[in-house]
Amino acid sequence: MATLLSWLGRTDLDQMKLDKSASIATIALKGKTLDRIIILASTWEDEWYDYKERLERKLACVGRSKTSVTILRVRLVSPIDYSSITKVMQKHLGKLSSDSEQIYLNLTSGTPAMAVVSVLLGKSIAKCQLLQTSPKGEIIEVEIPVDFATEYTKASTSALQSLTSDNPRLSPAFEAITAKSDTMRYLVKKAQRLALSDLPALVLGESGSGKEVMATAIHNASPRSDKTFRAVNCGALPENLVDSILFGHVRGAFTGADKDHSGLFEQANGGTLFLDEVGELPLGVQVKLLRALQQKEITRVGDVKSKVIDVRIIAATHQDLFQMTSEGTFREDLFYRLAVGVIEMPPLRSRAEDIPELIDTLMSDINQQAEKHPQFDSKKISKDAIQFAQSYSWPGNIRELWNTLNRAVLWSEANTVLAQDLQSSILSAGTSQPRTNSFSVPGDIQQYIDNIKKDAVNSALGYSRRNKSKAAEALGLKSHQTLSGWMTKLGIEE
Ligand SMILES: Nc1ncnc2c1ncn2[C@@H]1O[C@H](COP(=O)(O)OP(=O)(O)OP(=O)(O)O)[C@@H](O)[C@H]1O
Repeated sequence: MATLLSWLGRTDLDQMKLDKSASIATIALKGKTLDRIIILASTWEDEWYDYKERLERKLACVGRSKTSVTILRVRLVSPIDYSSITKVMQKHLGKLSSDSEQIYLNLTSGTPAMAVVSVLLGKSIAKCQLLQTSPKGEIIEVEIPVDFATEYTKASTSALQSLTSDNPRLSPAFEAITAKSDTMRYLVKKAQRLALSDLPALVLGESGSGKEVMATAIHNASPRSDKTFRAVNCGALPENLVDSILFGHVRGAFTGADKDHSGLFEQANGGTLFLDEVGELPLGVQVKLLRALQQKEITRVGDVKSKVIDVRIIAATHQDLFQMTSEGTFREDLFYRLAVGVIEMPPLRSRAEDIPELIDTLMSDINQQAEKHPQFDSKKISKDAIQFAQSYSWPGNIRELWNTLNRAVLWSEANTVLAQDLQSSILSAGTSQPRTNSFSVPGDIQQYIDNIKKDAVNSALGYSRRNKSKAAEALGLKSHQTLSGWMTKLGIEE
């Protein structure tokens, strides 16, 4: 008896509805004749019946009506939960091993976690052949020239060596990340392992917690480090151009498209594409992104041909993607594609141990920049300022710390930044004003705020010798354009 065992993939269902063959149907119709097809599925139950019926009809059309098709409901903690996937597969492979002469295992349908477990379990069964299909409908017999038992022994020996040594070998790429606290040390080790795996990565964390820095380190520590790293903030993409920016366009695709243009996927081919604020992508673009990840192909806007691409995706967000999938604003299938290796950046307030070293690094950067300005002396920071920084909650995380230090260095009159300099440089509501029983502002509140803004902008422009980018940075503004907007409103000459 020849059996095909496969997970059910979203693409299998979608393509079947279009009367096309995705992976399972390709193997069933074009591969060796099968006695039975067993499909494991945990979601999309309302679509199973239709899928099975259509597949049986197609089998009959090619003279394979004897092939039986069964869709088995299985329970998983989630489609990326290795433990429950392994249990389900062990159970079914165990049964099939006793009554099949040949087992085919499909690696293309389902999540990457399902493929990984299939490889690990399938490799140990002699009569099991691993299969995958290409977007062009080819069936590929997968050979993995590795003896896992030998490799495991080698790997565990080196892992043991690295665990027992005081300084486990870490890629220099992670030196940019301050990791004194246990939480960060563990996270960096996890990130290093993820970097080597080439799997998609999802970096979660509050704004300013260092997600982009981590994504860059993962790329630099990965086998793709010598290839392109492209980063894009999905939240800043104009909705009508998202498609074109990500996937490119051909000349004439829309008004203003006067020449062919490659998108970020093509530009990052062979390397890594960092999708910052991925939760901001419109649903229509999410579908295209999912297709690009599943089929490893993209189509430029207005083109009829698709292009094969090899891009590692690292996505990041400060949003709760789980919540968004349940609200229907983020596609669940895309979430599971992206969330293969998840790294959660802790907020700065939960790693006070790292703050002294971080301040050290940031102060060196600030002093180095200030060296270029002859009237500016290099500054130190006092112990009580560091203690204050360790006790403050930093809602804007490392970015807020950086901006606050910049302001404190700018305003402090002495050569050492004191706790009160730091405290009065924090812009968050309610922290810089001492609490008193009565409170009043001189005159009109708006005028009062504008005067404070005007003072700050003028001082920053003076300090930066009217370099607007530098002044904006010192003020903690997003860009020099934001500063220009402020200057116009406040009546400050350019
Ligand atoms: N370990 C670090 N050492 C020094 N600076 C850091 C470190 N991590 C982050 N930073 C700095 O903090 C700022 C914020 O970092 P980053 O842009 O990576 O955060 P983010 O989480 O991606 O923010 P957002 O969600 O707003 O995009 C940057 O200026 C970055 O250079």
